Amino acid sequence: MADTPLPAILVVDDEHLSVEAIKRTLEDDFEVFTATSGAEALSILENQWIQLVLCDQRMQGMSGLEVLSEVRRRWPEVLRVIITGYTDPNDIIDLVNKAGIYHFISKPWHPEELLLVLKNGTQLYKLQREHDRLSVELKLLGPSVQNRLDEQRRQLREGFNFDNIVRSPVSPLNAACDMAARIAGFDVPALILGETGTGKELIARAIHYCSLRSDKPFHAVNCGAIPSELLESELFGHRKGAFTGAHAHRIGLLEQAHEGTVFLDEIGDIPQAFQVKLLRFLQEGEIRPVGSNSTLRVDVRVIAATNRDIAREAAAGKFREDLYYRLAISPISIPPLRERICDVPSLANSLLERVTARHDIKISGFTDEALDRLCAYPWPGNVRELENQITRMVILAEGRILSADLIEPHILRADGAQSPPEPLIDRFIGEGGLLRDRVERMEARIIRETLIRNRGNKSRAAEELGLSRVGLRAKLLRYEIEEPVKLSLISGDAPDDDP
Ligand SMILES: Nc1ncnc2c1ncn2[C@@H]1O[C@H](COP(=O)(O)OP(=O)(O)OP(=O)(O)O)[C@@H](O)[C@H]1O
Repeated sequence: MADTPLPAILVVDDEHLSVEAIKRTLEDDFEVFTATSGAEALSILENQWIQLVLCDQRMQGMSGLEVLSEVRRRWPEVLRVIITGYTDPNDIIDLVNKAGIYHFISKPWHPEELLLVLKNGTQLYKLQREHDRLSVELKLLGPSVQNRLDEQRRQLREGFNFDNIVRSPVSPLNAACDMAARIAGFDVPALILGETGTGKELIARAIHYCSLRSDKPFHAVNCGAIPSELLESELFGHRKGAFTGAHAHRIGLLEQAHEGTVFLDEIGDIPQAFQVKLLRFLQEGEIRPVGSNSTLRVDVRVIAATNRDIAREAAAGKFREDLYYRLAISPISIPPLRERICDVPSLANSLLERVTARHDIKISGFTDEALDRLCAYPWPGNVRELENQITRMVILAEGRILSADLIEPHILRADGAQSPPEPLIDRFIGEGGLLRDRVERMEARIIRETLIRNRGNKSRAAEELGLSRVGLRAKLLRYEIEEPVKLSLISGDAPDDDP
């Protein structure tokens, strides 16, 4: 293996004997170049990679200071040391500073001193070069790392906005999304209510990525899945030795999410003692890590979610009322999927895209019968259950279209007529107003649903409703019904594209 090259040093003195004496002192530790004039020194510097110049101050022709000034001008990275006849440091310090000289050595010089100064000098040279290299690398790397981060954030923002929450134009979920989008702009806690799998976390992320905190971290914690004794340390952190097993300090999730958002799922499951601490954090913005005597200010927005009737639990004293009111400034209720079966076709197609992309499989859509069957089931596990069902169908599929026989038997057995009535319809009928207005609302509702069922195909919807296409079109205009998502594009049917 090649030896590491010795640092290269240039010794400049017009007295030949002095140059030789210095050379002998240094040659074990340095690669020594010598020059007996300023001009010779500069020409060596032009051709050799020198790290340090050691120059006598008093020389014929160019003085030592003049040589070192020129070196500084042309090779600023080269370290410069001067040997001077001055014995009083006060005489030389000013000169040295002005000329940017690294060190001076008084005559008569001592070999140990000379070696020490020059070794330190080359060490400094190495560190400075390393620093320069890292600075350049950082400059080159900086923008690309920054761009990558920006790109990731942009993708996250785009992936988690309200447009990507799949729902039909008439979905009751729209009201929840509208409320969530409004809340996103206000830096207040949020509470999301809904059964498991309805999309609470999806909404929480959309709130975060549509808020002013979108560039900062988002952390989700499932409070129900963490043993109560660990929850405090998970959120607030702990100090080393705070409890058995706390071998090191731990930064809690709230501190990690500083300036961002923490999503506390299953908030209804947290023990009462911890509810008090969470309330204190919401009131004062301070946390006290377990085992610490001091508090820490953190700026975090809390979005909580639960599938429990937390309002009732608060009223019954099972959940702290003060904490409930802190969180429930404007609760967002996500309806279960059985109350928005109109979302099932769009969700099924969107989830199919997600599943096929994840597994890199090509499947173009569902048969009409399969979609009808999926719409007839009440989905107690909500969107998550639908996603699982679609994954299963994709795994079992042999062709490019998913047919009804791939659906699990208990779902096939479900009869749409037996599933609970859509409360939305009740609401339309039950709302007050003149009979004419109520009938019109009902008519608009039926037209929307028929269009969705027929995946945007107006000819088929008109036929099913016993209307002409012109008649249907007039009603769409009258009730300002927007074009539903053209799901038929995905399932392979031709969409109705009349003008
Ligand atoms: N409207 C929707 N559009 C697209 N995907 C959805 C929608 N609703 C839910 N999902 C998907 O369904 C799955 C479950 O959603 P999410 O985890 O947000 O539900 P959750 O209510 O938080 O569930 P849990 O209470 O069990 O934690 C996720 O994969 C999510 O992306």
